[in-house]
Formats: sequence, structure tokens, C-alpha cells
Amino acid sequence: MKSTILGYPRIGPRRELKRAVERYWAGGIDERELTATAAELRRSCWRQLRDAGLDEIPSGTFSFYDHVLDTAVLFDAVPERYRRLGLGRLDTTFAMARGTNEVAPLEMTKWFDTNYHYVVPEIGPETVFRLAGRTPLAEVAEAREVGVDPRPVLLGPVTFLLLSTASPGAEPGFRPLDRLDDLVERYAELLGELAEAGVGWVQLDEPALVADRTPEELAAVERAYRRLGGLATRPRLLVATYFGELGAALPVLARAPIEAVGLDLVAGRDNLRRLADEGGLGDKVLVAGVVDGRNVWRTDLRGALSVCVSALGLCRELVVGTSCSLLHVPHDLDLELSGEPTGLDPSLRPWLAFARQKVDEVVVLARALREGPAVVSAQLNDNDAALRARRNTDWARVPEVRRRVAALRPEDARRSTPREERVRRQREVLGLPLLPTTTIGSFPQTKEIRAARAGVRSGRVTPEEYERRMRAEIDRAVAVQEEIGLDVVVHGEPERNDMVQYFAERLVGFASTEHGWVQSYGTRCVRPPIIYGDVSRPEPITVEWARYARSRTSRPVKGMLTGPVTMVQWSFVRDDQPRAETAKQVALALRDEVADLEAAGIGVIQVDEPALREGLPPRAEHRAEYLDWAVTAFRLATSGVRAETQIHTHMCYSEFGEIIDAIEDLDADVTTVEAARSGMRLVADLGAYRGEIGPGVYDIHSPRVPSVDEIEADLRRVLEVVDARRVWVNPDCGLKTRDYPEVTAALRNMVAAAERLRAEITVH
Ligand SMILES: Nc1nc2c(c(=O)[nH]1)N[C@@H](CNc1ccc(C(=O)N[C@@H](CCC(=O)N[C@@H](CCC(=O)N[C@@H](CCC(=O)O)C(=O)O)C(=O)O)C(=O)O)cc1)CN2
Ligand code: MET
Ligand SMILES: [Zn+2]
Repeated sequence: MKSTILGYPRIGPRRELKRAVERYWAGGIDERELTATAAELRRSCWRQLRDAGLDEIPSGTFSFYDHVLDTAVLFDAVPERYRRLGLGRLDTTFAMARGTNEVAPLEMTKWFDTNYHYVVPEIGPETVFRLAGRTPLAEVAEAREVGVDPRPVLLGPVTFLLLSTASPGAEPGFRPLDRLDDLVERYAELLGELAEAGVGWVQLDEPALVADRTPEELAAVERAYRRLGGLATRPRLLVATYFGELGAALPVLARAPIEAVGLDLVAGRDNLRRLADEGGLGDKVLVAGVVDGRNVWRTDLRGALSVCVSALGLCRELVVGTSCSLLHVPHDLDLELSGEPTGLDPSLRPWLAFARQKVDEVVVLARALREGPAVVSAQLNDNDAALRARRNTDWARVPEVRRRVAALRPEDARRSTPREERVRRQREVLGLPLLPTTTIGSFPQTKEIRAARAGVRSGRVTPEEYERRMRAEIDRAVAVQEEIGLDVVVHGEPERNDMVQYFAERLVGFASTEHGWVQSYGTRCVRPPIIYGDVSRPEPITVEWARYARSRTSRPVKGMLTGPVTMVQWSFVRDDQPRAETAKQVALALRDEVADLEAAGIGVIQVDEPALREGLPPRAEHRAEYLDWAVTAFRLATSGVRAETQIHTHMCYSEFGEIIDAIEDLDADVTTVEAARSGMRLVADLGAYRGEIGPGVYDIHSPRVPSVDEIEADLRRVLEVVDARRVWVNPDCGLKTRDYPEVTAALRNMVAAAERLRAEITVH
């Protein structure tokens, strides 16, 4: 009985990788220096896992940007337009991720239901799969240098193709999965080389199997693993699944000619029951994912042990593992300085485990199984005490918050005036032109803004000086918008470190970290807050900033909040009550903020819900329940306002169709969504949509400035489907990652495009 993890964070405990990559992009260091930093990070990670006593250590979980992109590059699935740039491997990879002046980047989308984004590979009939590099072998050699014989991790071929999109030139019926057999041959080649290098085990990740899959897709899984399992020389194969229940894919893997299956026993609690029903794994190894890779709570070790014990009879051998890669949790709890003003509350610390601590947990569990619980009794008792303290604490429960939630009535989640009447009244008070222009909220987070924030934390900048600088930033953002002629103005969010963390720091029930960084995409990271207790709002959060912005312009100012679903989804949530309950508490805190903004004369209020789609469960059977509480939470937050107050919401993802009814159900007056980055595909779903809608016409993820013609063409496509009186003109998302010069140029073009169209449309 051994211990393992499915993957480890790669940005480095101090975000060393982020800094190095961004310096490389800026021309500050060369490729040699960048790769040296990366190699050192990998080595120190392996040493740490080795010293922790982890039995089976993964390799190949490092990436400069994204592991799905790396898989595409490894198998040479590089679209011709990037190949033509004639760049080296690393720069080609970065060009695919970020674009260049000549070529737009590949699309990027959410990795299952997480806040991690992957780069979407483009696969067509023309793609020639070829083993274009030997990174997995090189990393094995590197790990061996520090005394670790690793288990290379590869994204499995089925998940890789299911996550890919058809290349633009492909015939309408083509699906990337059609290319499975060709791709599997290249995996076979790689497995052969790894075997030759003496690699004992390889992990193939197939998380796509926890979503609903067609019989045809399951047949593809069967075919792929029959082929790979049937190779004469190959390492033993672990097929790892995570983020939920395997369902019908479980028997397929159970009978495949592979040596081990990884099951998520945290998000997929039902996996074991199903496995028992199917008669177990036979002579296969089970990697039992009992330590949660998606949350930061300390594992209930005795509970996890009993899960493992109940699984012992279902497999030949059990390996204790994490439920998924630890990519989704911060590096190391020990980096948090408790007691400092910004630090983690010391009383929370014994309840928590970050990646490094989770490694210790799997090691302890494996020892307990191997040698009996007595040998780790000290750890088990310490764990009991921490869990007991958490259960019995009184500061996580606030009776007033609970009473308020219990007293909610259905009408609290309903606006008192029907949409049509609201539209009429809002039109009167706001007096906006046809095709009103606006932005999504944030303006560039400049170096100066971040330095000011770092300064006020360290005491080098006084709070008064900080406030003065933020007001100056608001002045700047407002002046730019007025000068360009945007109809609904925002304050620009300079005072926010992050749209979730900023609110979390000001709400009771949330804790924030100093170093708890988690990769979101590429070099961009977030510090997800920790919801440990009942949530309430001690005082107004955004009102003074909004009021200030309002005093600087005669145009309507849009107040800006992060919605309850997103606050929950992008935080580490408490696991002692349903998410729905937590979301209601957050919603009520936001409802008060909405009311205060309205009272301060802010007539347009945006409540962002970019995580609404992402939270959708992978299996259809769980979706209605999720959408029900998610929609209710949003409505609780927003429905307390007068008919004249215009509620906006914003979402930045492209798969709009699937949840369009739920979005309609939010009953927001205006919804702005991502569209440009995904080629305005969502327009197809808008036919039946009744609310006002702003499909993004400017892809903010790229430094490219869209031309007036381009924006106009995108708008025309929207106007073919949606009545002009319901169309707004805005970018895909906030502008915080961009610079002022490109933002000004792009917004100018956006306003010009709106003006051109207004001039030709007559509305009756
Ligand atoms: N939580 C969340 N999830 C999201 C999004 C989002 O905005 N928030 N947007 C979507 C895309 N994801 C994104 C995730 C992160 C960032 C982003 O810009 N992150 C910043 C960090 C933002 C932040 O927390 N900033 C802090 C800390 C900044 C910092 O690094 N400070 C320096 C010091 C700065 C200096 O002296 O100049 C340091 O601590 O070392 C602040 O501004 O205060 C980054 O990685 O660079 C953007 C998009 C989806 N998911
Ligand atoms: C990821 S959605 C971002 C919404 C937020 N209001 C912003 O503009 O940054
Ligand atoms: Zn957005």
C-alpha cells in the first residue's frame, strides 16, 4: 500500500515561474535562463516530494503555460499559421497561447468545473500527429538526477481530443475524436520509448470520462486502451480520472488491459458503490483519491482510512492518492504568516492543508494502511483534535445570518416589476442611445496601482495616500471614457486586487491568504479566499468609490459587484454545509450592498457571474439542482431594487447555449457575455433570448486592437438575430490585464462602430 499524488502546483511557492516567464516575454531574460529556472523548480519539487516520503512521484506535471497546449505541441498538432511564424518550440507554444502581432491566439476555456483555463487545440483531418519532442523522457532523466524514479503523466488521448476543437478548415461533420486511432499510434511510440528508458509506470489522465459520454465515445476509450494496453513493450498504465463519477466509463476501464485506475473518491463519492456493483477492479491497482485536490480543508484521516479499507476488497492493490492534481490548491500553508495584519487567522491554520500538507496526508494514510493505524497514532490524534475543534467552534456560526436565511420568502428572489415595465422606466431615467456602449468594469491594473497596494500593505504608503492615488486612477478611467464617448461609465476597479478576493477581504466568514496563489491561466494567478464560516457584510464595500466616480461625470455610472455564485465558485468553500446554503448567505450580503449603491444614486449596477457556467456539474443529472440554487442566489442579490434601477450581469465564456434558459431566469436587465474571442459563435443561441444583451465585440485577452470594420461586422451579425433595441456594445470582459494605449484605441474603435450602425438603424 503506497502513496501518490496525481500532480503538483507548478508556478513555484513564490510564483517563481510566473516572474520568470513574464520576464522572458518582456525580453529581460533569454530562453536559457528561463529553462534553467524551470528546471530548478522541477528539481526542488521532486526533492520535496521525495523527502516527504511519497512513494510514487509524478513527472510531467510542469508546464510553462498549460499542459493541454504542451500535449498538442508534443504530438505536433501545431496549426499551420503558427508553424509559419518560424519560431522555436518554446516561442511557438507561447504564440499559440497568446498570439503575436500577425496571428490571434488559440481559444482558451475552462478546465472542467475549475477556474483553471486550458488552451484549446485545433485538430483537423490535415493534422499530422508526430512525436515532435521528448520532453517526457527528458523530465524522467532530470528526476533521476535527484534520486527520483518518476511516473510520467500525460494527458490521455481521448480527453485530449474531446477537449480539442475542429480546425477552421474541417468539414462540418468532422470531430477531433475521429483522429483517435492516428493519435494513439503516437502515444504507443512514446510509451515504447519510455519503456526503453526503464520507466515502470505511466499515468494517462482521462478526466473527460466523468462527464456524460456517448456509447460511441466509450467505444473509443475501449479501442484506445485496448491498443495501448496490448503493446508488447510498454510501462504499466494508470488511467487517472477525476472531478466526478465515472458512471458508464467505469466498467470500460475496469476491463481494459491496463494495470491501474484512479478514481476520485471526493467529488465522485458514488464511484466505490458503482465499483462494488461492477464486481471491482479484479487484478488492477486502485489509486484511491481520498485527499481532496480541490479544497484546502484538512482531510478527515480516519474517514479516509475507512474509505480505503472498504475499497481494499475491490482491487489487487490500493494506492492512496489525491482526488485530482494538486494544481488547484496553493503550494504550502507554512508560507502563510499568521498574526500579521494581512495574514491568515491563526485559529484557522490547524484546519487547513495546502499541496505540501496534502502530500503528508497521503503518506500518513498509506503508512496506516500498510503498518496499522497505531504507527501513526500521533498524527491521527492530532487530526481528530483539529476536526473536533472545527466542528465545535462557535465563531463560524452567526445566528443572525442563519435566522435571516431561514426567514427568506420566495418573493425575496423576485423583482416586483415585470421586465417590460422595467425596460420602459429605465429608458426614461437613463436616456441612453440605441446600441449603448459600456465596458465590463476593470481598467488597466497598472504597475503603479499594484505598487501602491504593495506599499500600503508594507506601510510605505499611508492609507490616505493610497486613497488619493486610487481616486486619481478613477479620474483617469472616467476621463478616458468621457473623452471616447462611452454611454455608461465605470470607475475602473483600481482598488481591487482581484474581483473575488477584494470582496472576501471585506466580508465576515471569508479568510484570505498572502501566498496562496493558484494558477488561473498562463502566468495569471489568483488567491482563492477560504469561506470558513457564516457570511455577513460589516459595512458597505464599494459605495464610496462608486459615489466618487459619480461625482466626476454627468453620465450614468455603473456600480460593480461580484455575484454570489462566483464568490462561492472561486473560493475554497466550507464543506460542512451545502454550497447552496453558503451562496444564499453571500447573496444576502451582496443584496445589502446593492441596496446601498442604489441609495447612493447609482442607477446601473452590474453583478458579475463569470463562474455561473463553470460551476455546471459535468453530468446532466446534477445540473437542474445546481442551476436552481445558483439562479436563486443571483436573484436574491439583485431583486431588491426599484424598477428604474438597471441590473446588469456579465459572464465570460462561450458555451452560452447550454444554460441560456438559466441566464434568462436570472432576470437581469442587461447581460454582457464573451463573444469575440470565440468568433461570435454564441450569436446562434440568441434567437429566443428576451433580455437586453451585450455580446463582446473586442477580445480583451489579446493586445491586438480590433478595427472599426471588424467590430462593425461582428455587430451586424448580432443585429441579424437580435432586435437593435436590445443590443449593447461592449468588450468581452474587463480590461485589467491590458495597457492604457491599446485599451483607448480599441474602445475608440468600438464606439465608432456603434455610431456607424446607429446612423443607419431606424427604430419605431
Ligand atoms: N479570481 C478570479 N478568477 C478569474 C478571473 C478573475 O479576475 N479573478 N478572471 C478570469 C481569468 N482569470 C484571471 C486570473 C487572474 C488574473 C490576474 O490578473 N492576476 C494577477 C494577480 C491579481 C492580484 O491578486 N493582484 C494583487 C497582487 C499583485 C502582485 O503580484 N503584487 C506583487 C507586488 C506588486 C508590485 O510591487 O508591483 C507581489 O505581491 O509580489 C494586487 O493587485 O494587489 C496576476 O496573476 O498577476 C487575471 C485573470 C477567470 N477567473
Ligand atoms: C472575469 S469577469 C471580470 C469582471 C470584472 N468586472 C472586470 O471587469 O474585471
Ligand atoms: Zn469577464
